[in-house]
Amino acid sequence: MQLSSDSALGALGLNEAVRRDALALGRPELRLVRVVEPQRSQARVDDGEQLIDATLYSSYLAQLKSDGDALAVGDWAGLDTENMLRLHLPRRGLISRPSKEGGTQVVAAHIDLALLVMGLDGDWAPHRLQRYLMLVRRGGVSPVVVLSKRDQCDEAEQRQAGIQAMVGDEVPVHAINARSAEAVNELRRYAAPGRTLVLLGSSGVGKSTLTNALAGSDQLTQATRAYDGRGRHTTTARSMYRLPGGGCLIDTPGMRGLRLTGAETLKDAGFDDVAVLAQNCRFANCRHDQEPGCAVREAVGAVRLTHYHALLRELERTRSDTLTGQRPGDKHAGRGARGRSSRSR
Ligand SMILES: Nc1nc2c(ncn2[C@@H]2O[C@H](COP(=O)(O)OP(=O)(O)OP(=O)(O)O)[C@@H](O)[C@H]2O)c(=O)[nH]1
Ligand SMILES: [Zn+2]
Repeated sequence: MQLSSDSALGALGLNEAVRRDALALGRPELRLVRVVEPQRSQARVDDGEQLIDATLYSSYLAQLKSDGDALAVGDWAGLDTENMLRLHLPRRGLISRPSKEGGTQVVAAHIDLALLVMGLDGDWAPHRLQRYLMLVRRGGVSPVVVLSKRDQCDEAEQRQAGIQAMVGDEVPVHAINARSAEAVNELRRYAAPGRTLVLLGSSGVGKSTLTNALAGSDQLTQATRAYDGRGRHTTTARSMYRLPGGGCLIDTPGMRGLRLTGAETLKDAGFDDVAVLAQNCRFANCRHDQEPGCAVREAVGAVRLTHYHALLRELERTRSDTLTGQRPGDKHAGRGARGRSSRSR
């Protein structure tokens, strides 16, 4: 494949692994591009120098359809000289979720780091945050927790400490006011050439505000206008923005009713230590509940253990729903989502 200059593609988030995949493919007639706005049979792509409106080649489109797959924002793809997309590269760092048809829908591809945004206001739901953690870890993406609306909460520090205890020390937790300059300075450190960030969180938590601040507002209005010519975003629109420090940021619509697939594990949620500790419980089938001689209850804090049990129940329920053909999590779909179509940005 042909690659435009390293610095141009680095600014788009190209990393060494993808570069190697592209070169290993051969196909000198194709140019490496990144998908910015996918649609059914068309996509807006970036080659590092300009945005191009491309069409999916018919046999490639047919292949995607028969695989129950689709091009996703963040995909690296091969563009021919007629501006036809012929293929996409193997995906690394995936954000995906169960689709209505029972398969998996890729929300964003080639993601290095996910900023999981939760509001310290009415959006507060640590349990939901754990679902997001599992979802991103499952896809091989590193999580960072961002607690927004710090200015709207009197006990921000205690809550931040509680979340830090819940997620463990490897996951950074920030409490910020997304509308302040200081927030941007705190989060800017995660941007780097060759790196792709994604913002995930419910509607209204401040994802657009952060995107705006990190990427610069000019880009936002431009991209919005570019999308359908009337400056309007549809509910399925997802967008990719370049960051001033290099790399790029993907802003996804609030993932309404985020569901588990049942394939997630407690390890994905950062509970690896429980399995290790459990080897020292007196009973081999200890549920770490009321049993005497429970090594887990002894070592794991009460709050974190409550989260552990809640998550375990949800995973079990999801797996049995999946087996009985119910859509997982129907009864427990995400709350508080607003429509995205009415937004203006
Ligand atoms: N006070 C305060 N307001 C905030 C903060 N973050 C966001 N807001 C406000 O909350 C509202 C919603 O913010 P958005 O950035 O549009 O939220 P979003 O996550 O992009 O929402 P969707 O696009 O619907 O997914 C806006 O009026 C923001 O100005 C914050 O940290 N503090
Ligand atoms: Zn136990």
